[in-house]
Amino acid sequence: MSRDVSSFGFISKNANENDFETSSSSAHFPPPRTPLNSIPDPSQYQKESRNQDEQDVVDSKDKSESLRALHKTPRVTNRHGKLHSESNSAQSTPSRTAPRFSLGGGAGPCFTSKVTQGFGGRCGLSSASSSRVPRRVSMIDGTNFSVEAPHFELVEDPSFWRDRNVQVLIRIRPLSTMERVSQGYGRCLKQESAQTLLWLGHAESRFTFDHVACETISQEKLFRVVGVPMVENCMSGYNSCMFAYGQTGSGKTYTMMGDIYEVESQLSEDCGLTPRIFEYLFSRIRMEEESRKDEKLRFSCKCSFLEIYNEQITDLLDPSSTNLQLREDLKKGVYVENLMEYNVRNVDDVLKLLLQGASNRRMAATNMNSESSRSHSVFTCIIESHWEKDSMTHFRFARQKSSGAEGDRLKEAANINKSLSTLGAANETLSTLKFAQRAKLIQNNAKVNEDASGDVNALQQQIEQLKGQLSSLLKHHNFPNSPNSCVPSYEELKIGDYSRKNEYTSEKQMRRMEATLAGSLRREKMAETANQKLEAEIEQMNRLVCQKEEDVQRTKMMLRFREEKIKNLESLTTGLVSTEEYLMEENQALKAEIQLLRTKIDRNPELTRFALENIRLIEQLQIFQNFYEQGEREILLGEISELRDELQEVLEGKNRFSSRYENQDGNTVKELEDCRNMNSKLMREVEELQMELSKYLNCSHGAFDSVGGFPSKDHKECRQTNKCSLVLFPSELKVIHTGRCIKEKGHNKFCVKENLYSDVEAYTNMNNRSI
Ligand SMILES: Nc1ncnc2c1ncn2[C@@H]1O[C@H](COP(=O)(O)OP(=O)(O)OP(=O)(O)O)[C@@H](O)[C@H]1O
Repeated sequence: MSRDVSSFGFISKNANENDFETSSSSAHFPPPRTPLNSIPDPSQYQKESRNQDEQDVVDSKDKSESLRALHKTPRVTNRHGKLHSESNSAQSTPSRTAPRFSLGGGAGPCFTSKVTQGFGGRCGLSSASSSRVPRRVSMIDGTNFSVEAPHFELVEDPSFWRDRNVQVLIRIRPLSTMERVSQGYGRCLKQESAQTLLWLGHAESRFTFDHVACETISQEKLFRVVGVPMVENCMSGYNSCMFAYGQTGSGKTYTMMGDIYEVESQLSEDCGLTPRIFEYLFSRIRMEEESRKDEKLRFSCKCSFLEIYNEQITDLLDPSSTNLQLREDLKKGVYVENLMEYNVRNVDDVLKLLLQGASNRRMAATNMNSESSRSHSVFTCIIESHWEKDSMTHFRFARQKSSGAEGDRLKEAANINKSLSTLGAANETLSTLKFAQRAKLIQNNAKVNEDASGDVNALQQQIEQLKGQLSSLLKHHNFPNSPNSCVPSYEELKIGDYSRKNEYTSEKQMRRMEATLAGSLRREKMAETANQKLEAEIEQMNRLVCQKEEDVQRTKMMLRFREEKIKNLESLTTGLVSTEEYLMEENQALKAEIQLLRTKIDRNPELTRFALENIRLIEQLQIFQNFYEQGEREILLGEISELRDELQEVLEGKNRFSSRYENQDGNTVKELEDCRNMNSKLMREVEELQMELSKYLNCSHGAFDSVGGFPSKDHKECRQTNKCSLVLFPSELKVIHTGRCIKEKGHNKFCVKENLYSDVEAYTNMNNRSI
């Protein structure tokens, strides 16, 4: 039986040559025959019904003639995938002149996913009504030899990527000429539908995936099924990752890259997903920019290309840059330090980078595929867009990754991959399929990367505009400068000139209004900052949740390792494997387990939780500092006293007015009514300011209470002594010292001056009294 399985999403292939005896000695080409390992060969089912003439043609050719013909066979796959040549042996691929490189890494599965960091995706597509097409497509090669392969159409679904699970697509590659020549038509897989596969080994296993792309699915069709939705996903600001996995020679490079040369400014029909994705991406970008000209929408794309080899990261676009380090940043997430990023404006730029990276890539030949590579490579494109709407600048970005896992999962995936490759033995395809199933367990929390930080600018602009309006109002109206001009004089009222009533507003009142307005804008800005902080906190919490989920996944992996161990032990006791084999496998499994445990320690969610608490504490201290040191308190108090004066003036004016003219006509009564309204409005404003103050006061205590459950006893104690507020910090947290810091009873005690509280309280009381 020969290799015939590859996957996009996952790329894998069948058991290797060692598993099944080859038929290189056969006199006739190609001699379909029952495989020696007793696995039923689906092609045999078709053999009976095969046209006798066709058989005759086959039988009449001798092997050497066929081989000669095959070496000349041009690739005839058409863009729509109706016909496929069987030109897929490494030796007979005439169109591939570019240096080969696998975007998919060594061996293993590939995922298509919607990501926040790393993986993600959807799981729903498997239920889509992929047609069970009973059609059979002829596979014709240059020797006129044909064999039928069942064809199952893939269904294009625009909602691909939109779910939380990793989306898995298995691609089965056609048998290569060499495989047919040497091994016949035996396959170890039987595809049952567009989602189901039967592994025909001992014992038969059935697998269901989101998609199973049969051998006759074209590059173009694959692109429409997975590439187009990926681009759309990125355009909406979601991160997306496509990860090709499979054993060597299973078709990862073919799927991800294919023939990456352009012919007359057109991509080759045989080109793989990556060039097609970028071609489509740039056309979408042009379209979007054109249709949203009025919002000044602009996109920018930058690409990087790295390789992981022997657990070391090298920049493929700057190969002198080796052993790069993975870092984690609260804002950026996980990233590779000092990795070069290049701006790209069209598909040509991308192809140049791909070729440059490819030529720098380490190649390691294996017995199976002389051109195969054993390293993992990750090509990343960061797409940023910004536009203006409602005088705010929006900034959106997404990462598009071709193959490989992202960030610290990258390490994890590499280790999983490593552990998979160590399983060795005869069942690589089975292992790959199992790995693909495990990948489905990964859950994501996808979100749009958007930043509307332009809000502050917009508010500042608004303030400037309002100020301008105010000053022009002041200029165009000749307001009287009397101190009590907010209250109309009797003479003025008597004249009955109500049109002048508005002009009673003095410049002073205008200034007050301006101050009040500035105050509310300032408070609004503060509320917005608080909002942003909360959002950041939510984001951090989400990160924590993700870490916990990852932790659970790792625990599940551990359980699987244990299950494998039990199976191995059973095989040992029943004599199915030798002690030596058992020990070797056990050794490898233990290594993988150790790696997993290390990751578990490195990515301990508890550590993150402490770090987050620490950051929160620092922020709260910052609020205190601002309040004390940057004059926030003074500003608030100033506003209160302004308002109090204003109120005082209004009240005085009102009293004068009512005592002198209490028996006057209805106009006076109305005016009094106006004064009352103004009065209550001002009182409301004062109340608001008081609330604002008490919020600050509550915040000063409550904030600390909320951090890590500090003992309320100490807190109470501090309130009683009215000297200082004592806050206990867990000793492992770093304490930021502000104010006076004392050591007591073996704890670090942090002291915040309580003056603020008493000062503000005094002012508030005073204010209440004056009102
Ligand atoms: N779907 C397919 N249709 C036709 N030919 C294919 C297909 N998939 C793979 N091939 C051919 O199979 C051979 C091996 O594929 P490829 O080089 O892509 O494997 P790979 O998984 O990248 O291997 P490695 O990991 O060793 O780099 C190539 O000659 C390729 O042209």
